[in-house]
Amino acid sequence: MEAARSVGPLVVVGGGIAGVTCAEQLAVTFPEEDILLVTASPVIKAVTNFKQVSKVLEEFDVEEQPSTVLENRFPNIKVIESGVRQLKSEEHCIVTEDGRQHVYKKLCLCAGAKPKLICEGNPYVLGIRDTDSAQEFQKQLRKAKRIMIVGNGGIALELVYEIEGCEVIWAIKDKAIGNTFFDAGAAEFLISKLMSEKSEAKIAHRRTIYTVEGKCNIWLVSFMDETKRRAGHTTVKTCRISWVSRLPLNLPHHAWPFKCWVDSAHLCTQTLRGVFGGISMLYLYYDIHVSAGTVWIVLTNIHFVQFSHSIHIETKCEVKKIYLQEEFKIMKKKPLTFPKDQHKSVTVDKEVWPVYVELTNGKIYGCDFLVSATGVTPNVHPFLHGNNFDLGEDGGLKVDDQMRTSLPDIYAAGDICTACWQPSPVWQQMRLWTQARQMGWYAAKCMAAAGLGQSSDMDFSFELFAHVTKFFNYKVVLLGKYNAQGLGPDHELMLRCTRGQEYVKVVMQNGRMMGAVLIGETDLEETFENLILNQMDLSSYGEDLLDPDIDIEDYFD
Ligand SMILES: Cc1cc2nc3c(=O)[nH]c(=O)nc-3n(C[C@H](O)[C@H](O)[C@H](O)COP(=O)(O)OP(=O)(O)OC[C@H]3O[C@@H](n4cnc5c(N)ncnc54)[C@H](O)[C@@H]3O)c2cc1C
Ligand SMILES: NC(=O)C1=CN([C@@H]2O[C@H](COP(=O)(O)OP(=O)(O)OC[C@H]3O[C@@H](n4cnc5c(N)ncnc54)[C@H](OP(=O)(O)O)[C@@H]3O)[C@@H](O)[C@H]2O)C=CC1
Repeated sequence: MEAARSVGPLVVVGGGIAGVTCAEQLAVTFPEEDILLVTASPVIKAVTNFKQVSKVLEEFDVEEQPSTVLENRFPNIKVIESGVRQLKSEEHCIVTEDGRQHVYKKLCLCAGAKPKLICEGNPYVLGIRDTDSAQEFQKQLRKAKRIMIVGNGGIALELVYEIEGCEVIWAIKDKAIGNTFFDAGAAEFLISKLMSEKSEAKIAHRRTIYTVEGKCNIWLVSFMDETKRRAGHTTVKTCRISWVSRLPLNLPHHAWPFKCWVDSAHLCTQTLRGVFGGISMLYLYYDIHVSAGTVWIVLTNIHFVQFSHSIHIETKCEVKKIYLQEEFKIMKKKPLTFPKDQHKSVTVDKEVWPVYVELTNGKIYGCDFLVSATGVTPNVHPFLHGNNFDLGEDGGLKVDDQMRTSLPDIYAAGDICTACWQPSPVWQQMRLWTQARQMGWYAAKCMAAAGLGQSSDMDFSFELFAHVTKFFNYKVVLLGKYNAQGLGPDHELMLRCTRGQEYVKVVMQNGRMMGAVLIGETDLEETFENLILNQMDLSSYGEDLLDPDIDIEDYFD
């Protein structure tokens, strides 16, 4: 059936940053038209606190909101909370999970991407993508004593820094951390921060993390009156470690401790950090709030589970095999298939773990679960199945400089698409919030122009790759070809680094600045952005460019 291309509303699929920005922009451009936003999730993602930091650099927060907030702000946007089950591109319509068909005049696909897991379908391998998966991860983490993180990009960098109270084995393919954002120099700068805060293998003997396990026999030492004490039972409301000692403190002479069984739920979330080298028993004193009032001192002689390292990094390896506990027990009984040297990390580990991971470097680690932070893959299946889209090498919908896919009247933006136009020499696609916003906005502009039979000039934001974020609590700014991507061997690097404070790297080619990595409060982003954009010949400035005693901004005014 031939489609009636001038009828039907403008339809956007996906309630993420790209889809919402696109719908908003369409709603503003066409206030008289209905804009349909069809999304599989019950909330939409909105850009808030938007700040244009410089010409191209932008900062904003991403907030999940009920779709009604968007509909209230833009009365001509109607949100349909139902996933698209099928696209019938020849008929210019989509079919949603609720069975309804929606005809479109023009369609913009912004269905994002999904985690590319190292092992699909394994319940012990988690990916983090959205609120639901993040909540599932947090739920599992609360119970976990050791997890493994696989991958070396943005998610892994964030997780290893944020996770507390749980041992982390971080398995990376590369020699240095954070390969998608950093070179080895920047990684070195960052790792000292990570290790100083998290304790590494080297200092693990000095700094140890303990966690309380199981039921604990807690002796309440109180000054409650005799009658209450004789009653001998009480309900513990909250319980916090307030004091730690290697030896029992002298208890008040008249104290008459009574037993109170606190189940592990009260304690399992408590993690104790400190320098307690070489001992196996500590005395913990708790502030306990009980139903009968506040008991102010408590001695426990509890058992500890000792975490010897909070973070351990395994470099240059990948996951070879994942064994469930039962499979692992069987395998362990076959020593011939399990060489002795490979046994090492397991035999010293007395714990029984739900899952065991064999790495390609031969080591095997038991853990509670794995996080596969191994990138994303554009979300083109299964709902686009049966349509003949041209796909990019990374599996995304190919889009041209007008954000058009290979099928008529269908546009795409954000993580789902692969930019296939001739890019500026200092821009590359990365699946980030900023690019999702910029693409969503630009796609709407292109859809509007196409309606008038025109084309749009490429938006300025695609002139220069610019990303500002935070890793390990440092501000991180990446500009242009920050890792000399695709520049060939004739580029040079200039570095300036003050340990614990800042790391500045610029990438130069033929005297021109092509990219930069700025970690810390360097205040250089605007100047460097200009230098990359205007491609000024900087040969005569040599290393003065990074001289901290020269005010670089004045230099180029
Ligand atoms: C854990 C994590 C942390 C991140 N942190 C950062 C960060 O700090 N900074 C940064 O720049 N980037 C970050 N990113 C990347 C960033 O989230 C993405 O690049 C960005 O969200 C992509 O936006 P999008 O709109 O293209 O897709 P998404 O935000 O994924 O939205 C896709 C939308 O499409 C909907 N959808 C999917 N399938 C269908 C269907 N069949 N029918 C209807 N609707 C559908 C979904 O429900 C969703 O609403 C992070 C990513 C992850 C996973
Ligand atoms: N603050 C920020 O800016 C953040 C941005 N993000 C973005 O969210 C998206 C998802 O993040 P993330 O999942 O970390 O993806 P990334 O693409 O950032 O990183 C994926 C990492 O996993 C590695 N990898 C891929 N396959 C395997 C494998 N089989 N075994 C071991 N390692 C593997 C990759 O190595 P290789 O590169 O060699 O393939 C890479 O180091 C990305 O677009 C990311 O940029 C996420 C969090 C924070």
